[in-house]
This record gives sequence, structure tokens and C-alpha cells, in this order.
Amino acid sequence: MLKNPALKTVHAASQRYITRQVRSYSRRALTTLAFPDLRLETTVQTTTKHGMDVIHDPLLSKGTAFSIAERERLGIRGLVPPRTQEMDKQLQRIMRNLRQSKTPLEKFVFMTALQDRNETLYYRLLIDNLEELSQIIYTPTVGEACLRFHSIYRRARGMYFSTLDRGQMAAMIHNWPHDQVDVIVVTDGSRVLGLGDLGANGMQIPIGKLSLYVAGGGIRPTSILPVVLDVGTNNEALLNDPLYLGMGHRRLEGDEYYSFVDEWVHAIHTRYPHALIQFEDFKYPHAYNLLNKYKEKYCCFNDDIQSTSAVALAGVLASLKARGKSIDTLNEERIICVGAGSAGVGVCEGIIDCMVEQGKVKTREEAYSKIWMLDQYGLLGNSLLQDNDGARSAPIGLGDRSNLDERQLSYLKKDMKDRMSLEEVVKAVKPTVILGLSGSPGVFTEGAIRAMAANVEKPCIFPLSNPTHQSECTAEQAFEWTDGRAIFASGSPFKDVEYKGKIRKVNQINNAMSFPGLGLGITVSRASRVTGKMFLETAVTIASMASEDQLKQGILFPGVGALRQVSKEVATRVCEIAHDEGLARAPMRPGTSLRNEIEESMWVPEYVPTIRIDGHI
Ligand SMILES: NC(=O)C1=CN([C@@H]2O[C@H](COP(=O)(O)OP(=O)(O)OC[C@H]3O[C@@H](n4cnc5c(N)ncnc54)[C@H](OP(=O)(O)O)[C@@H]3O)[C@@H](O)[C@H]2O)C=CC1
Ligand SMILES: CC(=O)C(=O)O
Ligand SMILES: [Mg+2]
Repeated sequence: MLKNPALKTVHAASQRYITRQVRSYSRRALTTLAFPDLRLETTVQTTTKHGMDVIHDPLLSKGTAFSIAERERLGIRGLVPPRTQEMDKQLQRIMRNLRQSKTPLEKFVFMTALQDRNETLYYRLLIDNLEELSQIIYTPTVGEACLRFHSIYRRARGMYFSTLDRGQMAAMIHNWPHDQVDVIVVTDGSRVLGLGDLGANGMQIPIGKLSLYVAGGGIRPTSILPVVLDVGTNNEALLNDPLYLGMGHRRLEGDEYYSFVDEWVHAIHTRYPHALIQFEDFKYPHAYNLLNKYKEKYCCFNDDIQSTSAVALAGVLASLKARGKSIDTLNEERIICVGAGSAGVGVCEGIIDCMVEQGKVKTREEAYSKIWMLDQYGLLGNSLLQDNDGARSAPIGLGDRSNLDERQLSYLKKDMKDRMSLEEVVKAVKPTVILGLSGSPGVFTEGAIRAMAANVEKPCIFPLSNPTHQSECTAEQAFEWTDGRAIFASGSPFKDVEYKGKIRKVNQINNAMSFPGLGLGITVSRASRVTGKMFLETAVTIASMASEDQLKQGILFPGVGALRQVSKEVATRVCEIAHDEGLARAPMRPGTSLRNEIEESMWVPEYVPTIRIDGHI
């Protein structure tokens, strides 16, 4: 029996809390407590765990930072070194050790180990050094980590649903230890960055993306779920590698594939009906087919198609301002897109939507006429004109345009020869913007970029493929070939370039700038769907974030280092749209602005007092 009334209150609150959060073991509860190390009305985290189990739980662990009182009540006195060290000292030690790692991959392994030990510290470190460390846990290093996943694998994280699990998924999903999941990133590993089919090795991508959701979008680390759908792989090297961790058969295709994904989507929806599902790195056309199948039914989107389109559109709109033009003159642009896959088509659809929305084109067809698209064979043009070009054309049969689908055919230029090279198209079109979404390094040739620079004062050169070594050209090349006049943005980070004694600014256009804010807005509003308007307005919001001075220097919007600030703005706008479109399922909090609500809901990694509930009290 508890005699102390204060403890009784805590106990009752804890029991109510536990009842609400069945199986949750590390939630924070706002309650008034009477423990000596706790302030009144402080946020605490509760656990039923004890001793080593607390120390080894990355969501609970504070390493050396447990207070004496916590050590006492959690049964860890003597299990950690005696001196209690605050987080700032831990960060110093971690940063010093991290900097001793020689290669980016070593740093990746180091960061993963930290995440597996102490998530609070991991996210604090990440937020404080977002620009530097996003290059480790995200592109470019995450690409290398995916290639070597089966070699560097240490500890489980996320969930795998494989062909062994058909018929079991609705039960399996209950193995995940958290009752509240807000954001799920799922891949089938079929097109990982520009690295091709990496099968189950693709797991690092959902893990990395979700780290950015937490660090950049303030989503709680307990509310994220990384998933791989292991439907096999067609990557021969992995199939033949005895250390490969995924299913050792070729990919499911056709109906088998779609019914596998369907079972998973339904299983997720059964347990987590409010969760946002982000489809990631699915190959074309699966990416589009799944999006079209589920977007009206569930709260989901495809990152490569839609959030890439938001951030690329933001880049183009901001570049208009940087060129002294108004953003509603998008229809005056001439845009070449190299790459006709998920990202290329997705980005161009976003641009078309924006042109139509701005009302300066009479028809959607007119908007399509402003964009020239190339695939691996060259321009999507008129194959009937092909015969006139004896010199360069691909062998008959190669690149047969009957393979193009309706989405791609919309860009086909009937008055231009099929499969023209990039340089030929540039000379014919005189583009203002060139986008690279081909996953093919070096396809922005010197000839093409010099030809572009000969016709426009500030050529916008955006090689957006990832990771860095898949980029269509480097930043140095872009500035050299344009005599320093380029407005440059790449998918993976490049350093600013010194050209002719002046620093030329480099931008990063990566969907990482858009999805954390989008996910935060969806989570706070509990929107039931993700809509086209949300992406369009995400673009406009991001495009409005650079100052006049930054635009003059060629900076299009803040970099990854300012991701939390960008996410706040994006999330606020997304929330407004969710309410306007009648999709929000969470009511607006009375007496506070949406922006405040967003800000207050963003998780901040800090140590809060841990109390043990259950038999201990
Ligand atoms: N910066 C960012 O935020 C993002 C960047 N990306 C990057 O975009 C790239 C493509 O992704 P995604 O669209 O999903 O991939 P897909 O495989 O769906 O599409 C790739 C496209 O590029 C074309 N292509 C391949 N080689 C060449 C070449 N030499 N010249 C011209 N076109 C070529 C392919 O042509 P064909 O159809 O003939 O094979 C295909 O149309 C990846 O590198 C990815 O990392 C993706 C999402 C976000
Ligand atoms: C950034 C990203 O999503 C990609 O390259 O696929
Ligand atoms: Mg992707």
C-alpha cells in the first residue's frame, strides 16, 4: 500500500498512462511528481525496466548522464562510471571520437552504433551538426552503407517483410514494440539512389530518411518505422554473396508483387490507421502504380516522385527570383530534364502543375511544350523523323518508343527528331534550366553546358542524381563551363567553388528539404490524405525562404543546416491546407496559432528524468 499521497498520485497517473499505452515502455508523461530530482510539472519518461535493461535501451539510455537519484531508483548504481556527466560533455567526447574516424563509412558505422546505444544523444549530435552529419547518415555516405549493408550489419533496426511472410503480415506488424507510429518509410530496394537494385540492403535508406524526420522534422523517435519489403533482388552480385541478408531469389513481378505490397499496406493500416506511409526508392513504373493505387485511399506519398518535385520546383522558382524575375513567370522557362523515370517525370509534373496553377498557360499541353525530356537514348522525340538522322541514331529497335507510357508520352516532341543527344537538344532549345535525374554520372557534357551558357546569362544547372558520384556533372565543371555564371544545385552536397578568385555558391536540391516538414504537418493535423496542393505549397514556401542578399549570391534556399526552420514553415502550410481541404482529423488547439502548435509539437532531444513505474513505487 502506498502511504505518501504524492506517490499515490504518480502511481495512479502511471497506471492510467500504462492502460492507455498498452505495451509502451518508454513514453513521456506530463505529471506532477514528488521525486527529489524532479521539478514540479516536469516532463518525465517512465519505464518498467530495471538495471542493465535501462542502460541498454537506446530510447531510455543516458549513458553517463543518469543522475544519482535515477541510478538509485532504476537499479543502475555502480553499473556506470561514478561521475554524472551532462550531455554537453558527452557531445564533446563523441565528436572527438567521431572526428578520429578516417573514412565516411567508418563515421557511418560510428553514428549507427551511437544510435543503437543512446538515441537522445544521437539526435542531439545530429541536430547540432546537421550539415556535416547529414552527409554521413544520408547522401552520399548512406549510398555506400547500402552497398555494404550485409558486411557492416550489427544490430536490428526496422522491420523486414519478406516473401516468407506472405499471409502473416497482419500478425507480424504487432511485433513492432510501439503503439503509436506516425511515419513509415518503406522501400523494396529496387532503385536505391542512383545505385540500382540493392534488395534488402536498401534498409539504410528508410533508416536515414527517418533520422531526418526526427532531427529535421521533430517527429518522435518512438513514432517512426523503417521498413523493407523483401520481394527478392535481381542483383546478381548480392544473390551470389553468402553474406547477403535478404531473400536469395529474383524479384516478384506482376500480380504476385502487387498483392504482396497490398497485404503489407493493409496490415499497416490495421494497426496504424493514422500513420503516414512514404514510398521510397521503388523502381519505375512500380513507384507510380503503387502511388496511384493507394494515394486516394490512404495517407501516403512517393518521396522520389512528389517531394522531389516540391523541392526541385522550389529551386526553379527561387532561381527566377535570383535572375531578377517574378516567380509567376515560370511559363517563360525552357526546361530540359535528363531522366524520364520516377523522379524526372515527377519533378516535371510538379512544374507543369505550377504553370497551370499560375494561369499563364492556356492548356496543360502548352505547359508540356516548355519541357524537353531525355531518357538513356536521348530526346523523347518523333521516331518518324529518325531516318533523316543517319549519323547518330541508335540501332533500330533500341529505345523503341512504344515502351513509353502515357506519362512520358506527354513530353514527346513531335517536331523534333527522336533520340537527339543532350548537346543537340540544348542547341535547338536554348534552355534556361537543365535538370539531371538520370542516375548517370557525367551526362551533362562540357559541350552541352557550354552551349547552354552561350545563350543565357545565368544558366540553371541542377544535376540532382545521388549519391555524389552519380551526379550528372560536378560543381567545378558547371562553374568552369559557364565562366562562373551558373546557378548550381545538386542532389548530393558539393562544396562551394572558388572560380576566378570568387566563391561560387552551391545549393543542394534534395527531397530531404521537403519531406520532414511535410510529415510534421501531416502528423500534427492528422491529415487523412497527402494532396497535390500540399506539395505545390511546400515548393512555394521553400522558394520564399532565401533573403534578397542570398539570392544575389546564387543561394536558392537555406541548406540542410536550417532544416528544422524550413520544416516548421512547411509543416505550418501543410497543416493549413489539411484544414482547408477538410482532411485534418485533429482539431486546431484553441488559443494558439498553428505555427506555435507546430513548434511545440517538435520533439527536442534532451534528457528528462526517468522514473520506474510498476512494482517499484
Ligand atoms: N535530388 C533528389 O532529391 C532526388 C534525386 N533522385 C535521383 O534521380 C535519379 C533517378 O531516379 P529515378 O527517376 O527514380 O530512377 P529511374 O530508374 O526511374 O529513372 C532513371 C531515368 O534516367 C534515364 N537515364 C539513364 N541513363 C541515362 C543517360 N545516360 N542519359 C539520359 N537519361 C538516362 C533512364 O532512361 P531509360 O528509361 O531509358 O532507362 C530513366 O528514364 C537517381 O540517381 C536518384 O538518386 C531521385 C529522387 C530524389
Ligand atoms: C534523395 C532520394 O530520395 C534519392 O536519391 O532517391
Ligand atoms: Mg529516394
